[in-house]
Amino acid sequence: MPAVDIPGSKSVTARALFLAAAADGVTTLVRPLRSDDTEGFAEGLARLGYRVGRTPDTWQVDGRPQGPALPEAEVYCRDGATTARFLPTLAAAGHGSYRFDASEQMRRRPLAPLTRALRDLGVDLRHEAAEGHHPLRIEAAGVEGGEVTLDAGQSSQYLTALLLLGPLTRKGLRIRVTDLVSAPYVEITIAMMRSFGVEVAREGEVFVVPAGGYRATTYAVEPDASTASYFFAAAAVTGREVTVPGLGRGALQGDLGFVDVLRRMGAEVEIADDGTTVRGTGSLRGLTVAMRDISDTMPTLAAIAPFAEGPVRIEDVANTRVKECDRLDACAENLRRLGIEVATGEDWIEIRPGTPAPAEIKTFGDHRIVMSFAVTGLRTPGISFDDPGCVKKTFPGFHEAFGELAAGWGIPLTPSR
Ligand SMILES: O=C(O)C1=C[C@@H](OP(=O)(O)O)[C@@H](O)[C@H](O)C1
Ligand SMILES: C=C(OP(=O)(O)O)C(=O)O
Repeated sequence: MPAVDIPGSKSVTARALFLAAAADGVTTLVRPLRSDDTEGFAEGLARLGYRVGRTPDTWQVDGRPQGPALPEAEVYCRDGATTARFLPTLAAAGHGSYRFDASEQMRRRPLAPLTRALRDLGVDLRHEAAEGHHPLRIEAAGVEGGEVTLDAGQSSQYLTALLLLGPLTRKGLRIRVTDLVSAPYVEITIAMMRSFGVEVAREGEVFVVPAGGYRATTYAVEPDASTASYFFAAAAVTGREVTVPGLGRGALQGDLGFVDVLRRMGAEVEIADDGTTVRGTGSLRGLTVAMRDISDTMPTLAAIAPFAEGPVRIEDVANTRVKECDRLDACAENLRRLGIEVATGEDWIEIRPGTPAPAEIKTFGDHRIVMSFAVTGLRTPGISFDDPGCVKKTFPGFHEAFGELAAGWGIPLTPSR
C-alpha cells in the first residue's frame, strides 16, 4: 500500500503567505509548498518589503497590518495567477507606488473583473499595456471599503483577492457576486481567514467582510489535492492502491472531490480522518461529469478517459480555457496525438474509449498537461513531453516521485529529464 508524500497545497500556501503578511505579528507556515508559484509569491512579498524567513520545513513571515514596508516596488509574478491576482490587492491596501508584471503566459490571462472592482473601490490602478491584463501600476493610498459588485464567473481568484483585502480596508467590504466558478476555492479562503481571526458572513449573493485586520498564527499547510489527483488516478488505471496521508475528511480543498469521480468510474475509495486511499479494481466505467467546482482535475480525468469502457464526457469547464493554456484544446490535441477520438465544445470535452499509441505530448508550458499525461504513460510506454520541466510551477519533484511510484509497481516510465 504505497503512501505517497504529496507536497503542500499551492492554494493554501499562497493564502497563508498573504494572510501572514497582513497579520499583526510573526506567522509560521509549516510545510508550505516550495514550487515556482509559491516561491514567486514569497519573493513578491519580499519585494514589497515584508520579511520572509525560511527553514527547510517552515516559512516565517513578519506581518505588517499597515501594508508594504517599501513605498516603491516592482513585483514579478512569474506564471502564478495567485500571485498576480492576490498581491496587487495587498499593495493597494498600503501607501506607495507599485508595479506588477508577469510572464508572457500570465500576461495573457484575464484580470479585468478584479481590477475593475478595485477601481470601483477607489484604487488608482492603471494597466500599462492591454486593458485588463498585466503589467499594472498601483498608486496606493489605502482602501476605504464599502460595497462592490464582482463577476467571478471566469475565476474565483478575483473574489478571493477581494475577500483577503476586506479586513485591510477602513470600513470593511460587501462584495456582491453575480457569478462564481471554482466555488470550493472560496471556501478555502473563508476557512483560512477564520484561522487568522476574521469571520466572513454571507447575505445571499453578498459576502460581508469586517474591517479590523488579521491575527498572526502558526499554520500547517495540508498536501495539495490537485497534485494528489495524479497519484489517485495512477492507482485507478493500474489496478493498484495509493494512500495520501494528511488529506482526509477535514481537508479544505474541493479538489479532493476528484476521488468521487474515480469512485463513480469503479475505483474503491476510502476517505478517513487522516488520509485518503484509492484502489483500482481493474476496470473503469465511462461517465458524464460536471467539473465546474474542481476543474484543475479536468486534465487528469481527460488523460485517463481512454481507458474507460465507455465515453467520458466532462461538462461545465469553460474557464479551463483561460488557465496556463487553453486546457480543453490542449487535452483534445494531445489525446488525438495518442490516436484517441475526441470532441470538444465551448465548455465540454468528450473522449471515446481507445488504446493510446505512444507520442510526444505538447505541454503548452502547462504543468497539469504533463502530470496528467504522465498517468496515461503508466499504460502507454513511450509517452514523452516537449517540456517536462514545466511541472516546477507546482511540483518540481514530480517526475522523481511519480517515477518512484511506478518503479515500485514494476512499471518503467519513459525518462522525462
Ligand atoms: O484560488 C486558488 O488558489 C485557485 C483557484 C482556481 O482558479 P479559478 O478560480 O480561476 O478557476 C484554481 O484553478 C487555481 O489553480 C487555484
Ligand atoms: C490554474 C492553475 O493555476 P493558477 O490559476 O493559480 O495559476 C493550476 O494550478 O492549475
